[in-house]
Amino acid sequence: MNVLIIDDEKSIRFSLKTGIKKLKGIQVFAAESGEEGLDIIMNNKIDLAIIDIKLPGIDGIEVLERINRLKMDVTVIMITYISEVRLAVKAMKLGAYDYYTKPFNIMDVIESVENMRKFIEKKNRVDEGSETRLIGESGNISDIRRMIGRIAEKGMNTNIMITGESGTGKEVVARSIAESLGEDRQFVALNCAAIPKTLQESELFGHEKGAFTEAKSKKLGLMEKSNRGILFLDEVGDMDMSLQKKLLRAIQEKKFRRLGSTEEVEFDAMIISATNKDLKYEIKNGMFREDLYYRLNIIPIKIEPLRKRREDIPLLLEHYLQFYKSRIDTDIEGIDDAAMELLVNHDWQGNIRELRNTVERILILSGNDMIRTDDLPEDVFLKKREYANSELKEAERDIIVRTLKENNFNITHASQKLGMTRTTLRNKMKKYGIETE
Ligand SMILES: Nc1ncnc2c1ncn2[C@@H]1O[C@H](COP(=O)(O)OP(=O)(O)OP(=O)(O)O)[C@@H](O)[C@H]1O
Repeated sequence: MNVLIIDDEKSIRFSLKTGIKKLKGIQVFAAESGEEGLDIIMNNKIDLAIIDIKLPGIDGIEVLERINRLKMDVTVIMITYISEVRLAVKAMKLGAYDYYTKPFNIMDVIESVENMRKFIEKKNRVDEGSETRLIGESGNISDIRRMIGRIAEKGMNTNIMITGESGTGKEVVARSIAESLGEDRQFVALNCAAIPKTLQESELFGHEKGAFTEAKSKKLGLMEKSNRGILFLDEVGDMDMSLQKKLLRAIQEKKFRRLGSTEEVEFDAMIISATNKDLKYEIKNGMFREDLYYRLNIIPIKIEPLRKRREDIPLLLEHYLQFYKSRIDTDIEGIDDAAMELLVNHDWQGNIRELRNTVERILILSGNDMIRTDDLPEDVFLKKREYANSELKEAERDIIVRTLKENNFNITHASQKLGMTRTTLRNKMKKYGIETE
């Protein structure tokens, strides 16, 4: 398992790195800024990232948002001061798994990383197999489904632009369109946010041997590979401006040249682009070409955030419950009414990605036979809590008492579930006056 620590405080990086390295089979990477951390994430298979919320340059929340956008499967734990707990809660809503408050006990962190390893190993096994089915019966999803049907019926070779917040299912919609058009259509995807701007051009257009220093051999670009198929430009708002110009020309002229080549290659593909940016705003700010926007946006598809189509929430919960039940050894059969009410009323800022992660996490961690309110991530679902120090303590006490009860006051089991050492748990029990029964 690969762990990345992003913290600008050298002493924290050092103590975490030294501590975690002691665990067998774990490789530790460290970065002092968000930018450096993201670079490591893009070039290595990072399983767990421990990220300080306050960082110079882009902060921890933004790093998490970018990890989401890049669709990197990284489990994230935030580090925060008690005074910044509100930010930690925001991070949890964006899909962070947990947070540590400073100052923390390094032994607790190491033990929790060991527990995380088990969680991640299970999760990696579970995540095999992708899902493209578009779930939902809301007006918005039904309209989208109808539109996909019409596109398939006419076999249209038009360009489609899908917009919606992060995690709303833009890629799912793109793949559904591709599926509805039949299997003989190639589906080729470029995630513009995942590829450095300098490499986007050769990814898209391909190159001849020797076109630039690193071009050791000829390479076909994604445009060529998608010919007569579908080119999916994910996060198109992150495309380099000069590349936008080249792409526009290729679309208009239906041909292009590989880098370093004089030969013209035909280009005839449906382009589906997706973005969570407001491209009209980007156009106003000179970050996106208006002419390209109109070329790509022939058929606009807008996916509403989940909080605006709450009727889809129970369907999605049921879908992911069944999806994970077939992959995880769990006793959970359903969701009780109180938990369902909280889940339906939650604002799901991370949209379906957050919902899916929440279900997966509960099924891995819960020993209940139904999903109950106490299975839901505390900080996300317990409303109106003031994160003042005293209330945080009260919440911690509640969690400890509940976990102890669930584990028949077995200190070893309860401490494992809580992700803390037995000694820490005993100390906390003493501090809060919790008696063993
Ligand atoms: N309608 C849906 N039915 C079933 N699963 C969905 C649906 N929409 C999204 N998902 C699931 O939610 C997760 C996020 O979806 P997807 O990657 O398509 O979102 P996105 O809008 O492209 O996000 P981003 O902007 O961050 O790239 C995926 O795991 C996907 O399978």
